[in-house]
Amino acid sequence: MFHLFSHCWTWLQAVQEPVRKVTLLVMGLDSSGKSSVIMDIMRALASEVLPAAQPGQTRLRVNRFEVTLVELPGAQRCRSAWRSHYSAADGLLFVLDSSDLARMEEARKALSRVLSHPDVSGKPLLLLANKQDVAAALLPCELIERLALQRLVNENHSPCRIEPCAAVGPARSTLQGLRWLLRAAAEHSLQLPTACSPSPDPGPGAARGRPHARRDPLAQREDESCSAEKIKEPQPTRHLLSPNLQKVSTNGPGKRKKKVKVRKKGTGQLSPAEEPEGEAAGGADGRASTAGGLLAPNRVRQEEPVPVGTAAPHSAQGMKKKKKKKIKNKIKSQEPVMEQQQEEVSSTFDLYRRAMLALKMRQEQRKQPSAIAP
Ligand SMILES: Nc1nc2c(ncn2[C@@H]2O[C@H](COP(=O)(O)OP(=O)(O)OP(=O)(O)O)[C@@H](O)[C@H]2O)c(=O)[nH]1
Ligand SMILES: [Mg+2]
Repeated sequence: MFHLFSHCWTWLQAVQEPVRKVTLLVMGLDSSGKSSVIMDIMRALASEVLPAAQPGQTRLRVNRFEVTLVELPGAQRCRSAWRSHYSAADGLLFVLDSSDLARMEEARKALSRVLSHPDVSGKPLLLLANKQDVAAALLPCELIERLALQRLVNENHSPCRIEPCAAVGPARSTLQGLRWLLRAAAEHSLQLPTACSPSPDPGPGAARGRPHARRDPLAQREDESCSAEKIKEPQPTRHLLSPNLQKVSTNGPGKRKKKVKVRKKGTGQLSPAEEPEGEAAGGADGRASTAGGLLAPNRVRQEEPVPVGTAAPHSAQGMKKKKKKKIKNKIKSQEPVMEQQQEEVSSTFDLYRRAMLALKMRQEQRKQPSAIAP
């Protein structure tokens, strides 16, 4: 019943949420499959395709997002023009030809240049490991190593997810990645203009890239269903490799353990007392189910605020006092039991004593008449 209500509530929130405009750049080396990936998405979401505003752009409705995909030409001579699009972008979709081993280094350099640009820093990146249908294609875990992706995203603080796909096949994993990218973009910039209000006044504290104050209910719902595992180092055996989710997601209702920091006595250093629990990974088809992944930039660890006017709960003195109190309570609670037991014992003895006395008196009474009688 509770679940039903909570689902209804989430659904209501999602319905009331305004449509958000999101601009995603589709980039990658030439012939990596950018146009093919876009075509694949359009095929899968045929009913959601909107009339394009400009040539080279694709507009779609995906859940509560109005998405504009901007394909940037991948040829070497065109790449310098990419940077003029960065500031308008909410997220990046980098298409990689996973089967083209000869150009892997070129792809790494291109990606590195993109991520190190200040206008890109912190914006989410979906890396589509395309052409997985080709036998020689590298798996995402291999690509992470080849592209030194963990280091790249950590240096540039960009939440990153790698999704294996084949633009010639079903678009399931591509769409899954796209939905993640939209959620991440919404989280990164909660002041995305809505479809109804093209130029809203951001107001104080609403600048792009600021920490997010509100949670997209849609994102929360999807986080609960399709979940992401949070680990720090890439572990190829796991489906999801390492999301940043300090930024991208917030705690689900009672699902994730809170990270608790303990101040080491004397040193003033913080040490994690409890790591957040990993979540099950969302599956994808074919190779995707074994290899898709998320990468995280450095997490910003925050100390749990101690409420003003309350004593520190972890202090040693506090613990001792608590222990003492507990023992006292224990003793207190045992006393009446003891008394009761003693009372029971003494009453039993009393009865026994009385019975003995009665017996004695009877014996004496019997003796007396015999003594009187001759
Ligand atoms: N086998 C296979 N071929 C693919 C896949 N995706 C794209 N291709 C092929 O790769 C070639 C290039 O694809 P495009 O989509 O034109 O590549 P692009 O990245 O848009 O290239 P530019 O626009 O020139 O930068 C085409 O021949 C596609 O058919 C895939 O998943 N598997
Ligand atoms: Mg193209």
